Amino acid sequence: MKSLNTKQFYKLSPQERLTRIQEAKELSDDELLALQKCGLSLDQANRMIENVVGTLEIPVGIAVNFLVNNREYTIPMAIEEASVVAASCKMAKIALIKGGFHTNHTAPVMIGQIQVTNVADPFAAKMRILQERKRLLELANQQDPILVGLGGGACDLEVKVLDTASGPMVICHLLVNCKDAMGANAVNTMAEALAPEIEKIAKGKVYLRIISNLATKRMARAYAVFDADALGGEDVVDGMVLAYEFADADPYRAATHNKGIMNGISAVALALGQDTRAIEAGAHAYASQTGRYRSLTKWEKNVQGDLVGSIELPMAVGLVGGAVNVHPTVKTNLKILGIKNANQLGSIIAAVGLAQNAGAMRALASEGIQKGHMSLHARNIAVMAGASPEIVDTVVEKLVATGKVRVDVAQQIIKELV
Ligand SMILES: CC(C)(COP(=O)([O-])OP(=O)([O-])OC[C@H]1O[C@@H](n2cnc3c(N)ncnc32)[C@H](O)[C@@H]1OP(=O)([O-])[O-])[C@@H](O)C(=O)NCCC(=O)NCCSC(=O)C[C@@](C)(O)CC(=O)[O-]
Ligand SMILES: NC(=O)C1=CN([C@@H]2O[C@H](COP(=O)(O)OP(=O)(O)OC[C@H]3O[C@@H](n4cnc5c(N)ncnc54)[C@H](OP(=O)(O)O)[C@@H]3O)[C@@H](O)[C@H]2O)C=CC1
Repeated sequence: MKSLNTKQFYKLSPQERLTRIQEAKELSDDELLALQKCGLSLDQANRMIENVVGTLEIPVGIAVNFLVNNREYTIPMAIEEASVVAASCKMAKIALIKGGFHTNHTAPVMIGQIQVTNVADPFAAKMRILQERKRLLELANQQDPILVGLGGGACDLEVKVLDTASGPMVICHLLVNCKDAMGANAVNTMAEALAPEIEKIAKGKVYLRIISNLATKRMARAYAVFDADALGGEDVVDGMVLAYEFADADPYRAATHNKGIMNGISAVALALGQDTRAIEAGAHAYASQTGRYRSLTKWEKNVQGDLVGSIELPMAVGLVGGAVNVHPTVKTNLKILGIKNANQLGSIIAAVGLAQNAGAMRALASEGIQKGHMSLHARNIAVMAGASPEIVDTVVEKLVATGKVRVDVAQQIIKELV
C-alpha cells in the first residue's frame, strides 16, 4: 500500500482528499461511496438497533502526520466539533520532530463481575470459590470454544469481600482474554454461566453478572516528546506543565482537560465503530482511581527542555463484534487506518488522545483556545446565520477578522454583502 500524500492536506477539497485516500489505501468505489454517502442503509440500521427510523451522519475527518511506533498512520475521526482534527494533526506534526508516538498495551483482558449476596461467611466463601478456580475457569471456557480456539478465554478468577450499605458482598472478578473482541457479550455469557455454581459454593444469592467497564486489565499506553521550539518555546512548555498540574489537582479543571482528551479518543472510537460509552466510562472511572478525579495524561519536561506527555487508560475495543463488521463506513475507515488487531487500535486511540490534549493545552497556555477553535467554528456560525454557499467563505473571512465569531455579527456581515 502506498503512503498517503498529506502535503497541504487540509487545503484540498474533500473530493481531492478522497482521491488521494482512494489511491493510497486502494479503496474500491463502493468503499469510497460508504464514506461519501452514509454507508448504512435503513435495512442495515434496522438490524442493529430497535425502532429504527433513520441514521445520523457525522463528519469524518482524517488525522495526518501520525507516526506511531515508527509507522505512519492516517486516522479517521468522526466528530461534530470544529478544530479537533486540526489540533490532532498539528500536534502529531510537532511530535514527528522527536520520533512520533510510542505505544504499548497489556493483554486484552476484560473483567466480568459476579455479585454474591446473603453470604453468612463471606471470607470463607471467598476461599471456597478460589479453591474451585480451575473448575470454574473450565466451565467459563466451555461457553466460548471459538474464543478459546483463538488463544483467548477465561484466564483467572479474583474474589473480594466488599463492604456495602447492605452488608458484605462477595464479588468475583472473572478475567477473560477477549483477543480481538471488545468482549462484553463473551464475558457476560461466561459470568451468567458461572453464577449458579458460584451460588452453590458461596451459599449465597447471585444478582448481577456483568462486564466491568473499568477495564484495568486491558490498558493502552502512549507517550511522545514534543519539541519545545515547535511548541513556542520554554514559556509555552512551562505553561503546559502548569496546565497539567492544575488539572491533576482540581476536578473542575480535570473534567475539561479530560474532555479534551476524549475529543480525540471518542472521535477515533466512533469512526471505527467502537462502543464509545464503554471507553468513556472506563476512562473517567480510571481518572478517579486514586480517590480524586485527575488528569488522564501526565506531562513533564525532559533534560533538553522538551515536553514529554504520556497517557495510560483502560481500552475496551474490538475488531470483531459490535458495529465493526456491520457498518460499511466503519469498514472503509478500518481499511484507511490499516491495523491488524484490537490492541493496535487501542494504542492508536491512546496516541490521538495524547495529541489532542497537547493541542488544547498548547493553545490554552499561549494564544488561548478561541483563536484557533473559533476561527474554524466560524464556518458553522456563518451557516447558522444564513450564509449561502456562494458567500460563506467571504462571511467566514470577515467574521474571523472582526475577532467576534457570533451569529449576530455574521448576520450583519451577510446583510452588508447581499
Ligand atoms: C486549530 C489549530 C490547529 C490551528 O493552528 P495553526 O497554528 O494555524 O496551525 P499551523 O499553521 O501551525 O499548522 C500545523 C499543522 O496543523 C494542521 N492544521 C492547521 N490548520 C488546520 C486546519 N484548518 N485543518 C486541518 N489541519 C490543520 C496541519 O496538519 C498543519 O500542518 P501542514 O499541513 O501545514 O503541514 C490550533 O489553533 C489548535 O491546535 N488549537 C486548539 C484546538 C483544540 O484544541 N480544539 C479542541 C476543541 S476545544 C475543547 O473542546 C477542549 C478544551 C480546549 O476545552 C480542552 C481543555 O480545556 O483542555
Ligand atoms: N457494559 C458494556 O460495555 C456492555 C457492552 N455491550 C456490547 O457488547 C458488544 C461487544 O461484545 P463482544 O463480546 O465483543 O461481541 P461479539 O459477541 O459480537 O463478538 C465476540 C465473539 O466473536 C468471536 N470471535 C471471532 N473472532 C474473534 C477474535 N479474533 N477475537 C475475539 N473473538 C472473536 C468469539 O466467539 P463466538 O463467535 O463464539 O461468539 C467472541 O466471543 C458491543 O456491541 C457492546 O456495545 C453489551 C453489554 C454490556
